[in-house]
Parts: sequence; C-alpha cells; structure tokens
Amino acid sequence: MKAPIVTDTTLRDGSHAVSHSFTPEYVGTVVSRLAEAKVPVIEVSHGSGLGASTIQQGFSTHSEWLLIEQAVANKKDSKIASLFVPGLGTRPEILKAAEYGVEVLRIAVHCTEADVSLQYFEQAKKSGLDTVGFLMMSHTQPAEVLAKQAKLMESYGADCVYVVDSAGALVPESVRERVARLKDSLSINVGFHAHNNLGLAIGNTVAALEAGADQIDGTLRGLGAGAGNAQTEVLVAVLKKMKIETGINLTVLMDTAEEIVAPIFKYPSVIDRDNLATGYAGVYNSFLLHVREAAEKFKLNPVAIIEELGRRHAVAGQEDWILDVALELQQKELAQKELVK
Ligand SMILES: CC[C@H](O)CC(=O)C(=O)O
Ligand SMILES: [Mn+2]
Repeated sequence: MKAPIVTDTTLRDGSHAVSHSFTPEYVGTVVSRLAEAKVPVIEVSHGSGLGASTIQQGFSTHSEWLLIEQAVANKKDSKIASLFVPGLGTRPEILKAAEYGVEVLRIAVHCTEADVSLQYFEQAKKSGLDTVGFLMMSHTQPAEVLAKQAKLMESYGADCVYVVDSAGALVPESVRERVARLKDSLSINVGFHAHNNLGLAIGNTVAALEAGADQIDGTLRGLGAGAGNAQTEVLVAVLKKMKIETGINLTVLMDTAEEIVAPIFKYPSVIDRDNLATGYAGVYNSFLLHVREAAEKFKLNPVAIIEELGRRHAVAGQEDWILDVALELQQKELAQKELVK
C-alpha cells in the first residue's frame, strides 16, 4: 500500500470544538510543530470554512486572516489549506486566501450538491490553488450517487475528491464501498475524512486506505466537531505498524497532541451519549454544540433534538432548524403535560 497524503485539520475541524476561539499565537505554535513533524498539508480556517464567522455558524474570536497569516509564516515545507463552503464563503475570499499564501482550497458541499461548486473550482484554479472536493454527509447516499457527484467535481477541476463522514455514521464496509467506487470512477486522488461517533474513525480510515484512498485527514488528539476526528498521531502510528512510511515524525506529533492540544479541550474527549446519538442518527457533527445550547434553553434532552434532526435529514447549513425543532419539542411536551392534568 502506498503512503497517503495526510492533512491535519486540527486548526479547522478543531475550531468547532473550541467555538472558533483559536488565537493567532496558538495557530502559529501548532503549525510550526506540525511542520516540524513534516505533515504535508495543514488546514486552517473557521470550522465551517472561509467567511463563515457569522451569527448562524458562530463568530470567530480572531479574524481568520490573522490565523492564516501566522500559519503561512510557520509552515516551512508544509502546504496550508483552507476549507470553503459555497455561500458561506464567496469568490473574494478565494482571491484573498491565495494572496495570503493558502495553497490548497477544500470546497465542501452536501454530497448531492456538487453542481454548486463549479464557479469556485474555476476561481480556485485561476488563483493557482490545488483543489479538493469535500462531499459532506456521505453516509446519506449510496456509492454510485457519490461517484457521479465526484465525477462532476473532477470535471470542474478538482485534484482530489473526499468521501466525508460528517456524522461519523459510516462503518468500515460502507467506507470501503464508497471509496472503491470513487477510485473506479475517477482519475484523480480520492480522500477520506472521518468522525469518531461510533469509535471507528481510525478503523474507517484504514478501510479507506485498503480501498485505495490516496489522502486522509486527522486532528491532533481528535479535536474536532462533535465526537472529533481520527487522531493524526494515532493514524501515523497505525500506518507505521502497517509498514506504510509517511515520513511524518510520530514523536513530535505525540508531544504536540499531549502538551499543546489536550489542554484546550472544553469537554472530555470521549464518545458520550450525545456523540453516539449523533452518529447513530446520522446527524451532522458540528450541530452538537448548538443542540446542547438549545436543549439547555428549552429544558430538553439533547438526544430528543438530535433524533428529530436525523428524522428530518438536516444537512450542513441548516443550523437554524435546531431552534425550530427544540421549540416544537418543548411545545409538544407542554401539551402532553396539559393532557395528563
Ligand atoms: C462545513 C464544515 C464541516 O465541518 C466540514 C467537515 O469537516 C465535515 O463535514 O465533517
Ligand atoms: Mn469534519
């Protein structure tokens, strides 16, 4: 098996877990350690991508341009990537990212909406960026649908398309099937991005590699939305055990995860009830903090909100549904109490 290209997304997916509060100084430190470890690609931006610091997605405490500036200043031989969600980000952000020294743009859409990404792939290519298509919530569609969507992205200029397990809802067999189908259909790289709701982030990433994935994602200590991601340091250790040499320094990663990333966790890094419910119901991981806030406000069990969002097939960008669902559930509960009286 050949060595995959590893992208560390602690400073992007991890941004969800710290409510988008990374400081420029923190980004500089983490990037310099990841670069010292020779991680090839390091992703930095608001958790929901460039330009996503908004009331709906959560405001960043620091401008992402200051974060990117620090990342680029400390990147050594690594490439800096940023995520971009069409609609949250716009073309000017792509131009600005290229000016600031971002080299890889990862364009994320719901996995049936590749067509909305065309103009952004075109702009990214014009700006000289490497491009990645990110098919979010890939558990919701069968392999053949994903392959068609990926093919569209390839035709728009993607250099790689990822199967993204946004809800941590896939199991190894379903990962293998999806990645293998993309590999058969495309002549560009195929990637896999895991979340750990079912305790399978590492196992699923190994399954993706067995199916031919060329690129994989991780975060230090698993810091990421909801149940978090595949831990970059664990992935590198597992790859070494599998005799796949990535050239990444495991010791530097382990120390950085322990000394610099572990202390900033806001809640314990375990698969708790709400994370498991999210994966089991197939709900987008970055909804979780908003769900918990709504549950507290409306005095509800977060699992009830998560299950209802799952029934309604909510997708990324529909964060405003969380409050609607919470309000409806509260009204139902109150109505039932009235009946019992
Ligand atoms: C739109 C941002 C989102 O967090 C992308 C991602 O990492 C995922 O869907 O898992
Ligand atoms: Mn993610």
